[in-house]
Order: sequence, then structure tokens, then C-alpha cells
Amino acid sequence: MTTRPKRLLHDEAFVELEDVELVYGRGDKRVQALTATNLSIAKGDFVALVGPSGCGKSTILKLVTGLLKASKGYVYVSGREVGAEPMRVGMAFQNPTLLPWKTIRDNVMLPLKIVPPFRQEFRQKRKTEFRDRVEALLKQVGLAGFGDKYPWQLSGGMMQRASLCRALIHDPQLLMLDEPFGALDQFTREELWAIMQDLWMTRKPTVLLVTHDLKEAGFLANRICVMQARPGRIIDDSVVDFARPRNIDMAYTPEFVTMTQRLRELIIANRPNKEAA
Ligand SMILES: Nc1ncnc2c1ncn2[C@@H]1O[C@H](COP(=O)(O)OP(=O)(O)OP(=O)(O)O)[C@@H](O)[C@H]1O
Repeated sequence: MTTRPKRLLHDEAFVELEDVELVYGRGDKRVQALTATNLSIAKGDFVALVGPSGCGKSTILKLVTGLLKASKGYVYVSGREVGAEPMRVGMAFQNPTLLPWKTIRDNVMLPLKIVPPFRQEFRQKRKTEFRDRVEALLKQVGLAGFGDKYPWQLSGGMMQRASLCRALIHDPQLLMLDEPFGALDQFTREELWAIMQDLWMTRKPTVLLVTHDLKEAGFLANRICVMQARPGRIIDDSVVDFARPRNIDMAYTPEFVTMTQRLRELIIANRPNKEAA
């Protein structure tokens, strides 16, 4: 397949999906996961994808990180088709996936050992500097003093904090979050939202968050894209107009509840086979 020259549909866009279709499998195993999908994300923006199971949220993350190639259409990051040149990506998932035999400090440090240009610098001279960088990040998420612990010595919420540190330690251009708070209890989750907001406000990576939790999307994101399934597509794209820093009380105001209620109704109205339900 040919690589298109550098171009952007919108001047300030950092991530751009242009008329994307994604088909998994062939013949009677064929699944049309995405159709006619357009999405433009400005540099440093925070966008949430919400929608029913199977609507293609994770597929969009995989397309943007280059793990999948679009069956039709184009995906650009920083004006280049994905895959044309390397980019720094940070990721966090529902399962924090920390290496059990490494300390929290070494887990967080891992991308600096692997990702260029840090890899070369790590080998040469900057280990102490990198260590300070890890300590500063651990402190920012409330894990000061936990660098020497092992993952099994931490609670689920603490492991997820460490996982956010690992996702951000190499200053990624793009931060991909796939339900990172989904397995936590409500109170821990809300604590982590505040930490995530602080990390985004101080570092400003471009974030794409996949979540089933409309309150989480509303608390964290600047924009919420609602998706519909079979085939997956974006059916609504709205701005979350609440000042930052946001606090959890905001999520219980009538304006916020009205916003999440509208999104909820939209998802329900566009559910597949809703007539049969
Ligand atoms: N490797 C694959 N092979 C075949 N079909 C797949 C594959 N991965 C995903 N699909 C299908 O593509 C569609 C979109 O899947 P995707 O995982 O992107 O949805 P999602 O919105 O992230 O779902 P969930 O919220 O349940 O994680 C679904 O119908 C899914 O079954």
C-alpha cells in the first residue's frame, strides 16, 4: 500500500482518522468493526471514546498506535501516516501488567531502557538523572517511598498509579488509556481520576481514553465521542465544558448529570437490536 505525503485535514490536528474502515477476518468470519470513521484530535487534547461493547473503541486505539492497518481510509499521527515513522506512545490498560520480579522503580523505568532516544542515554550516563525522574513521577501520583516495593506489596489502586507512571515516564506524544480504572472500586477510581487529571494538566500528552464509565469520561476528557456498534462508528462528538481543575463534586451537579444522561440516552437509543430487547 502507498504511503501518502505529510498532510493534515485540520491545521492543529495531531491524530486524524479519515474515512476509516476496519474489517477483521474473511468470508463467514468477516467482521466489519468500523465504518466511515472520522476523528480529529488536537495536540495535547484529551478525548474519550464511549459506547457499547463491541463498537470498536479498542480497534481505534490499535489503529492509532499502528497495531492494525485500516482496511480503507487513512490514519495520521503528527501529519504522517501511522507506521511511516516511529512515535513515542504510552499505554495503560485495565490490568496494570507490572512485572512481578521487578521493583516499582524498575517497572516505571522500563520504557527508558527500551524506547529511543532514552535507551542510548540510559546505557551511557544518565541513570541517576532517570532515577530522579522516576522518583518525581512516583511522588506526583502519591507513591513516594514505594520505589523499592514489589507489585504484590501494593494495592490495586497503587499498582494502577505505578502503571500510569510507566506510561508517562518517556514523555509520550500519545497516551492510550484502555479502561485503566475499570477494575477499581468507586472511591479508588475517583482518586485516580484526580491523579490522571493532574498528570495531564502538568504534562499535556495527547490522550485517547476508552471507557464504559460516562462519569469518568465527563470528569477527565475535553471531548467525548459516542460510538455505535455493528458496524462501529462515531455518532456524536461533544465538548465537555467544565473548568479545570475539576473536582469530584462537579460530577454530582445538575449540569454534569444532564450531560451524562444525554450520552446515556444516545447510547441506549442506538443499541443494536434494541427493538428485540
Ligand atoms: N481479532 C479480532 N478478530 C475478529 N473480530 C474482532 C477482533 N477484535 C475485535 N473484533 C470484533 O470487532 C468489533 C469491535 O471490537 P473492539 O474490541 O474494538 O470493541 P470495543 O468497543 O473495544 O469492545 P469492548 O468495550 O467490549 O472492549 C467487535 O465486534 C469484536 O468482536
